[in-house]
Amino acid sequence: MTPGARVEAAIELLDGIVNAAREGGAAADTLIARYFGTRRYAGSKDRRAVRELVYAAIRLAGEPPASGRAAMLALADRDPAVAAGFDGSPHGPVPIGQHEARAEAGIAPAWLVEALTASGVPVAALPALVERAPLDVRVNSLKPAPDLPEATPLPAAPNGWRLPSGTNIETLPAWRDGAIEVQDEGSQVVGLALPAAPGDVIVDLCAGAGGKTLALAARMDNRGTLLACDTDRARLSRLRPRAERAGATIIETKLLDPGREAVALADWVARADGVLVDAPCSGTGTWRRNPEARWRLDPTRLDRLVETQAYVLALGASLVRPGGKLVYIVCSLLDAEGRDQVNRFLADRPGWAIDVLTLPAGQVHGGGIRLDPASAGTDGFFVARLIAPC
Ligand SMILES: C[S@@+](CC[C@H](N)C(=O)[O-])C[C@H]1O[C@@H](n2cnc3c(N)ncnc32)[C@H](O)[C@@H]1O
Repeated sequence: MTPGARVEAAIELLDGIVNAAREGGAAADTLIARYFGTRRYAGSKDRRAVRELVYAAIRLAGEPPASGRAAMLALADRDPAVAAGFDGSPHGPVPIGQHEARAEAGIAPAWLVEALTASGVPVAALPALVERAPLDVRVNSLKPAPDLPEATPLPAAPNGWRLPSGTNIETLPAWRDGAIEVQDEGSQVVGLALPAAPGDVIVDLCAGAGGKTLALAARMDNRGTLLACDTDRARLSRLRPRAERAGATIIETKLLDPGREAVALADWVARADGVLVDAPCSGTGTWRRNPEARWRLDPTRLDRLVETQAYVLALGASLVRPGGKLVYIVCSLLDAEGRDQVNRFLADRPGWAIDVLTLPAGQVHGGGIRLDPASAGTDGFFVARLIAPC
């Protein structure tokens, strides 16, 4: 592909990504994969170059841009090589007009920047929210120690390593053998908030594809009971092959029917030593990986998420045995989803208390700990541990 054709491809992709963000369509990564699935003429270098352009333009625009072209023009203003791609060639975009509108550079939509700063995120810490994330892995202690000559140890995660960015992880023997799992350092650290020892009964209520479930199985040394639940069939179904690869044998999965979760979990009430509620959230802490997610959120959607979080937290609490632990995690820095959610839970439930946490990264925030990309160098998280009345 010529430089112009790459820029044109990025513009087309960005148009699709902006629309998908507006209409609740697929994620940017999915749209990029689909786009190249039907364009076999694009080689791997072209794909990588177009992808880089798309993500650079997404990271740059805080508000959803009016069009893909407006987003790329904003990038062209900062990068002469991109500007040169507007060359009017047969497959390239038409040359830049004199007064064409550009997307505005920024961190996030104004209402979100306001909500983040109101949640105590310093303005100087905001740019780190949309920087590129590193490639972190967790070494799986259920497998023999892998050979990772190019990796460096992560400061805060005991089994965590950082691989050179651009590593094609799926080609590594260590990945194929299940000796490593991709997991952000912050995700590894917040997972440690839930005590998990061999023989325990643990429920991972919002397990998704099992990132934290697999870490729990390893800490339990494959001994005890580990129930992984989710309402999303597709996500939960990805856990089984991952568990097989990782040699995690104690995981039982349960697909929940939204609104009827308590029926499926009736046998588990007040049984668990520990329950993990890694709740669905706005993902403001993971914009490094999904920067277009900040274009998808609006105050109504955030309110709905806050309601769902209160619901799953209550559901999780019902499963904890007397004196057991409930860990609440969100990959968000917004207090509505983190600190305030936990405060509301405690206000409504006399007898429950904060179980003070110490973790290898993060800062005390309300009754929990918050990790933010600027100071922890991880994805952003809020985590709190609660203890059930005896
Ligand atoms: C933050 S993700 C979980 C990520 C996962 N724990 C990991 O470490 O990879 C939140 C999950 O909550 C699930 N969820 C949403 N509503 C739920 C509910 N009512 N009960 C259980 N899970 C729910 C979503 O489908 C999603 O997979």
